[in-house]
Amino acid sequence: MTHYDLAIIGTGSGNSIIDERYDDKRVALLEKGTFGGTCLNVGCIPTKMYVYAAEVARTVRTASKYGVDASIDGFRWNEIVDRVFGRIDPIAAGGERYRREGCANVTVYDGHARFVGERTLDTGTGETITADQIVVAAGSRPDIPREVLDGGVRYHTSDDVMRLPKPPESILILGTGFIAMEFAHVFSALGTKVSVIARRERLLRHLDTDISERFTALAHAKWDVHLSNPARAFRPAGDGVEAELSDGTVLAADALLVATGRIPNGDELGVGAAGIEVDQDGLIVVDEFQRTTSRGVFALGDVSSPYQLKHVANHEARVVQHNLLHDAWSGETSMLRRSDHRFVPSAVFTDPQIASVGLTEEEARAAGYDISVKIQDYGNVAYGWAMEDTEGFCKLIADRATGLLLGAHIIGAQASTLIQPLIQAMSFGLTAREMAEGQYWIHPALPELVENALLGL
Ligand SMILES: Cc1cc2nc3c(=O)[nH]c(=O)nc-3n(C[C@H](O)[C@H](O)[C@H](O)COP(=O)(O)OP(=O)(O)OC[C@H]3O[C@@H](n4cnc5c(N)ncnc54)[C@H](O)[C@@H]3O)c2cc1C
Ligand SMILES: NC(=O)c1ccc[n+]([C@@H]2O[C@H](COP(=O)([O-])OP(=O)(O)OC[C@H]3O[C@@H](n4cnc5c(N)ncnc54)[C@H](O)[C@@H]3O)[C@@H](O)[C@H]2O)c1
Repeated sequence: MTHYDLAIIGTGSGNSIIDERYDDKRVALLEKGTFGGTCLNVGCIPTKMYVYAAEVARTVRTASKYGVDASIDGFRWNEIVDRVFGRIDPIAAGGERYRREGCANVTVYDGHARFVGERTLDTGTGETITADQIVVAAGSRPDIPREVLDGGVRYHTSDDVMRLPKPPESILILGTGFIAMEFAHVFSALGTKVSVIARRERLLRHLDTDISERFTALAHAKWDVHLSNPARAFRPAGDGVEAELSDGTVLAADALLVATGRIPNGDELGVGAAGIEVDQDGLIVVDEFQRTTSRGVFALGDVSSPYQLKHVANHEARVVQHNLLHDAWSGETSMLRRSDHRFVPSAVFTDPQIASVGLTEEEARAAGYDISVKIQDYGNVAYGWAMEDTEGFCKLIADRATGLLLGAHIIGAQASTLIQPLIQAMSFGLTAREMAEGQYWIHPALPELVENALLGL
């Protein structure tokens, strides 16, 4: 049985751990799927490349409000697909080649890895290995609801919908979270009729209620949205699919996209054999140093994180990368790094874009804070006038006792960029007043939205 200093399950964020500090260590890298993981191959990066194409189409469609007449002559789907995967696929292949041929200390196993004992792995290739330390960075996979499976229909997930041979004329989207709302934007902007099936009364319900309500109203105006109307059955219909909703409505479309959450992959890893604890949500339990309950085993990213975000997985990978080199189970923790999950931001790249960090108003009130809240419309700052924006706003929530920001939520153009100084202020403990008054804000740039929201607080 081959013994390694380190074994890493998963080549998404896990692959980034191996740098020159590991040159003198024997490393096993285990991957059952495409090298590079979700973000690169089927997640953040390809989706945002499609979103960019969608933004261009949207800009053309809305040009007339600025006195510019323009129209879309057509979409070259194959070229859109090729632009995305012509860039991504070579990166994945190059990364794999580098690990296999360019790193003498790394052995790549391409099989489904599973624990068969403490720090012992069946690699899924016919070989069992042991390692002093193991990192579980095995990610998550789409969760498919029972009613879809029972219906025996052909369905897509984010794993394959971007590589369809041609765009569907119509698509049913089941789910109302990140993936559903990003693809609703992409497909509708590229000319597909989009129907969204929602179990509850609002889309993107995890967000602050004001943001979620505004987004739901805007979505209603441009997509076929069915709120508070869960699907009770699916069935094949010709080359497409039919969904029967709870109120009896029947929706038919060429394709079905299922975007109802992702399950952490810990259940497929035989973690029990290694004494690795998993919580009620299926997440591998880790402490602030990313250590699991099994000596020598760390976990990071979607397999152990409730956030399921790439910047969180990257942060945790850097923590693990450091702690692997510092005898993390010695009982002495002063040399170890801790993960910082205080202010985890996120953005939904839909239309309009949405970004948020910290507490929603509801969460802040429930936590007992005495809060100050300010909503600043894009339409009331100079650049917002230039954009003729009537939709977007920035909502800030601060603690009256300390003047510190508790939450920031933006819906509108460039929200994912505009929020960054607010993340910085929260991370470094700047009060809203210091942030507003202690620096220049370029006039008449869009960040005046944030400045005015802060002054309003
Ligand atoms: C459509 C989509 C869009 C997204 N967009 C964004 C975004 O814009 N911003 C953002 O922050 N996040 C986004 N995410 C989330 C982000 O992609 C994930 O949080 C992140 O990629 C998780 O990284 P990871 O390293 O934990 O897992 P992964 O990158 O999924 O890596 C896990 C790897 O482990 C392998 N593996 C699993 N089990 C085994 C096993 N038993 N044996 C061997 N190998 C195994 C898998 O094949 C995979 O390659 C998106 C996700 C999706 C699906
Ligand atoms: N921009 C980004 O950062 C980005 C983009 C895409 C994905 N992601 C990550 O990937 C994760 C997974 O994305 P997701 O959109 O699949 O999950 P999600 O948790 O964001 O949303 C899942 C949605 O499906 C709904 N749902 C669950 N079961 C259902 C059912 N049976 N019928 C109808 N609706 C049902 C839920 O109510 C929820 O609205 C996200 O949590 C996110 O962290 C991030």
